[in-house]
Amino acid sequence: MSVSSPSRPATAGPFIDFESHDSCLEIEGLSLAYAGKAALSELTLKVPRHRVTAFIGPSGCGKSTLLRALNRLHDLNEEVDFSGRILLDGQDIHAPEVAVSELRRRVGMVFQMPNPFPMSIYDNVAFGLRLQGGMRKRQMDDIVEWALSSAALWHEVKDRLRASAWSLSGGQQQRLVIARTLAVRPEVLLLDEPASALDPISTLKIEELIRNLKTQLTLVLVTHNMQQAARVSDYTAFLQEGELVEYGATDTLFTNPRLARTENYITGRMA
Ligand SMILES: Nc1ncnc2c1ncn2[C@@H]1O[C@H](COP(=O)(O)OP(=O)(O)OP(=O)(O)O)[C@@H](O)[C@H]1O
Repeated sequence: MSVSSPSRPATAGPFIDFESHDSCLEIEGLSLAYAGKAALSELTLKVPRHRVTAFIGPSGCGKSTLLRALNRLHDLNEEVDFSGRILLDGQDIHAPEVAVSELRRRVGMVFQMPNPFPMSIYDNVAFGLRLQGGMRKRQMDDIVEWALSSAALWHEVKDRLRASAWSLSGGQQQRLVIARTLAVRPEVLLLDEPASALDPISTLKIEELIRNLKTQLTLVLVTHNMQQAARVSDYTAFLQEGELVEYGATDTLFTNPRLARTENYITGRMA
């Protein structure tokens, strides 16, 4: 396949046929700048429900900035200016009636470094439930078991729920953080390089978990690892210098990209 193939257009819009898809998140004309320096430019894309969507692209292209925007993590940064809209189930996440705490319950986020709280395994998972209040011990026990099972960790920890979360391995800690996020029943799970600090076996467990979780919720994954994007995602968005270059079904984007820029990136011709 030639990079300079004349059949490739120079630019493209976002390109999934959504008629057959129900979208969970809609990003419309999103631009974002840090202290006047553009990080995202006029991004428009829809994130399909109950699918895994990966954001890929070179370092600094804006993947994490975009992910953080989806649960308003930029709110407290006074240097951030943005325009455009992000809709969750059709509602603007910046609308005055939207409480940030409720948005972050509905849109959970897991970061690169596992960050369990300095408390027991059980208490980590129960943390958000206790904040919500009004739950009986028995019901909480059931949800903790369900969340740990959903995160593929229950069988490894069921006999030591009172042990410190920090006694777990890095991979187990990351699955615990996912369980903690799942316990409050989010609709969307944002994952920012969730396996990049883990060993290969733990990485495979996280990838299997991601694939399994899409029956329960919508997942958005930022990854530097293109093989990982190809293994776990249904759709892939390729970003470059804050722009959405190409977006489509993962199989197609990796085997038959529409644009030479995408092909250069996925074939390693451009770092
Ligand atoms: N808090 C911040 N303040 C100022 N500039 C920032 C901030 N966070 C990110 N940037 C800048 O915004 C641009 C996009 O960064 P971002 O972290 O979103 O990219 P990325 O694609 O996730 O990169 P990487 O793959 O290296 O994590 C970069 O130029 C970065 O330096």
